[in-house]
Amino acid sequence: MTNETMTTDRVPVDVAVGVLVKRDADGREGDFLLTSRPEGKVYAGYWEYPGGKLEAGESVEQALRRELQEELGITIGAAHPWKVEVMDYPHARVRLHFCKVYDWQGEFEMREAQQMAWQGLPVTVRPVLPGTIPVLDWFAAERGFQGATHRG
Ligand SMILES: Nc1nc2c([nH]c(=O)n2[C@@H]2O[C@H](COP(=O)(O)OP(=O)(O)OP(=O)(O)O)[C@@H](O)[C@H]2O)c(=O)[nH]1
Repeated sequence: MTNETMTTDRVPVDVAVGVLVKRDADGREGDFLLTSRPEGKVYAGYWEYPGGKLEAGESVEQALRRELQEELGITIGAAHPWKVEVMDYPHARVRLHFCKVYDWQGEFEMREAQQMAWQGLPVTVRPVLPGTIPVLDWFAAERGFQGATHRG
């Protein structure tokens, strides 16, 4: 088997990803939350949407609720499925289940010593994780935003 087929044949790991979005009184979407990956993980310091891998028997929404409680100390309301994207990394093949979240309770606590930033387009924090870039493109399409979505 070549390296290439080994890469594409890898079974993807399902990951629940939360895109927390602020809305104004008219329901228009505004800033969204990015968090930096903690020290000791692959891509440490890269900015992403908070989330993590599904555990056995969990739904995407259950995994997201657990991960955001564990990582950020918040309790989310409904998770609205938005997009699904498969990404191939050298370390893993992941199927990212992006969900928009508009309601949450509790104070944000960075339980893994990560950083958080509310961002609009263009995103000003850097570097962003490769898997984050398509999400910025989806936001740009939804919002009619033109130009670079993030800094290189
Ligand atoms: N959380 C998150 N993970 C993402 C995003 N985009 C993306 O490609 N990923 C990838 O999805 C995987 C998520 O794994 P993770 O390491 O964050 O999850 P976890 O907390 O369950 O990890 P653990 O195994 O250390 O407990 C990583 O390979 C990460 O690179 C994103 O926006 N958010």
